[in-house]
Amino acid sequence: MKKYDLIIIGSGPAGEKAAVKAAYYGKQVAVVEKRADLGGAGTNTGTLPSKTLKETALYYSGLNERGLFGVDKELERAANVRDFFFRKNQVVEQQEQGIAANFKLHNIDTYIGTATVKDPHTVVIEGKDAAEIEGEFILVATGSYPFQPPGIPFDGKFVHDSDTILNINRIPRSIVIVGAGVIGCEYATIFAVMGTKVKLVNSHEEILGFLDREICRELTADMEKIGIEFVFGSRIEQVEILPEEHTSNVHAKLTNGAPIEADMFLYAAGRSGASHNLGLEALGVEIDNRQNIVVDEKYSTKVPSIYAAGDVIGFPALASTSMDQGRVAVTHMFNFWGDEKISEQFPYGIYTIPEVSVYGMTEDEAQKKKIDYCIGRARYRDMPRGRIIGAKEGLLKLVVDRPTRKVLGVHIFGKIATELIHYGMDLVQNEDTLGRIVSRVYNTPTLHELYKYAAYNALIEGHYMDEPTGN
Ligand SMILES: Cc1cc2nc3c(=O)[nH]c(=O)nc-3n(C[C@H](O)[C@H](O)[C@H](O)COP(=O)(O)OP(=O)(O)OC[C@H]3O[C@@H](n4cnc5c(N)ncnc54)[C@H](O)[C@@H]3O)c2cc1C
Ligand SMILES: NC(=O)c1ccc[n+]([C@@H]2O[C@H](COP(=O)([O-])OP(=O)(O)OC[C@H]3O[C@@H](n4cnc5c(N)ncnc54)[C@H](O)[C@@H]3O)[C@@H](O)[C@H]2O)c1
Repeated sequence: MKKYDLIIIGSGPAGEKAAVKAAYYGKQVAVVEKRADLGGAGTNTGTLPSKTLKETALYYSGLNERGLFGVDKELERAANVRDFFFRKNQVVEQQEQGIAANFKLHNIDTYIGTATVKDPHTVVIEGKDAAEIEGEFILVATGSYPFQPPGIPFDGKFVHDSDTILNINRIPRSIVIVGAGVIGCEYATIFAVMGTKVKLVNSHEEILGFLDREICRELTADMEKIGIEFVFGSRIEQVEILPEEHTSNVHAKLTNGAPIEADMFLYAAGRSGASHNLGLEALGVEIDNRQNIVVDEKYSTKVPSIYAAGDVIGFPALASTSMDQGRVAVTHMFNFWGDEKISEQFPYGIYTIPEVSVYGMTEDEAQKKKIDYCIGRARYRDMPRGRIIGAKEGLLKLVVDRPTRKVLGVHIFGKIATELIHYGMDLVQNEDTLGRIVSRVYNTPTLHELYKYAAYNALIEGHYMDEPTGN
């Protein structure tokens, strides 16, 4: 039986980064992946495909150019479904090749097949590269899968989850999306700018409950502007695929009693941890009622040789945090230097059109915690760079601790928000003050000037002009 220092089950962001880190430090590593392609949801069905489709949708809709020149290019560029998926397929393939090359470079053995854990050190692989292998440690990085409630006839043709939506063979005329979480909102904006009539059904009265409410309102209003219709406070009760003679393909009934019909249906209301059928519970690994593996702060399970990282351990279930969890798990297994824990706060990047990105305290949290705060705002349209790129919408908002003038939170809605946030993240982490932000010279014209003008605005809003000292 072949022996390894570490066997990793799953080649998504958590598995890949853990494998490479362990191998980099000289450990013998094997990665088992049940799909023919490496990369997990991060590469194949989640992060990269949806982000590439967003760029494709922007290109074909001509939305960027519309803001720039007031010209509607939509008709000139009418896309078919092959065009829609062309870039996505290219990017996914390049990423898969990149991961395979990374594994090869680090002498990591890859087994294609489905893994089960036979005992605390043995993994059985069934499928193409069937084998039984032994490891000092096992890292379970099996990710998550779309939650499919009973009673919804998922057929991968008219009724989809976030995996099968990537296999559609035509762009729908209309779509009902259930769940205004990150997946639902991202796909709603992608389809809406591609010209699909979108209805977004959400059980709560608002979208993306963790966002600063003001940012949430701006995003909601903008989504309405591109034609998305919201149905709040309602759930899907029944979904039926209609016979061919109907003009719509899917009929759904809502808990509020209203019937809706559409060409396609996308259910995007949560994901579950892929912890089943691995044989873990029989070995004493604890699994919670949401199918997430329970781990300690070192990512170790109750079985000392078995660790778990990424979506399979639940919140926050992001590619960004999964990668770092994988690295941290490996650090603890082998007592490597550095990466002892992932940072407690992390940014959220929501790739709607336009994007949203946030870091740190929201205004609502500041109120709840009874913090003496003030707000600084700067709008894209008021910045020279914002005017140049034709950004009509967009807001950067700072939440500031009034007595100390330190930035507590940064909330951005607008173009490249997911890039701009990292400077704000540094401001919060370094406990930077308004005085220090305005004293820096920034390139002009840039969107980074939003920070400077939001800080000036906070100085006014916080009535600091009456208190000239401080920084
Ligand atoms: C539509 C969508 C968009 C997203 N967008 C973003 C984003 O913009 N930013 C972000 O940070 N996150 C995003 N995410 C979340 C991100 O994709 C996940 O958090 C991330 O992929 C989790 O990584 P992972 O390694 O834990 O698991 P995964 O990427 O799910 O990989 C797990 C791998 O394990 C394999 N596997 C499972 N069971 C077995 C077994 N028994 N044997 C062998 N192999 C097995 C699977 O085939 C899979 O390849 C998005 C998710 C979705 C669905
Ligand atoms: N940009 C990103 O970082 C990104 C993008 C996509 C996905 N993800 C990851 O994927 C995870 C799953 O995303 P998600 O959007 O599927 O789930 P989610 O949990 O974020 O949101 C689900 C939404 O569906 C609603 N809902 C639940 N059941 C419903 C029902 N029966 N009828 C109507 N509405 C219902 C909820 O109120 C909620 O708003 C996220 O938590 C995130 O970790 C991240």
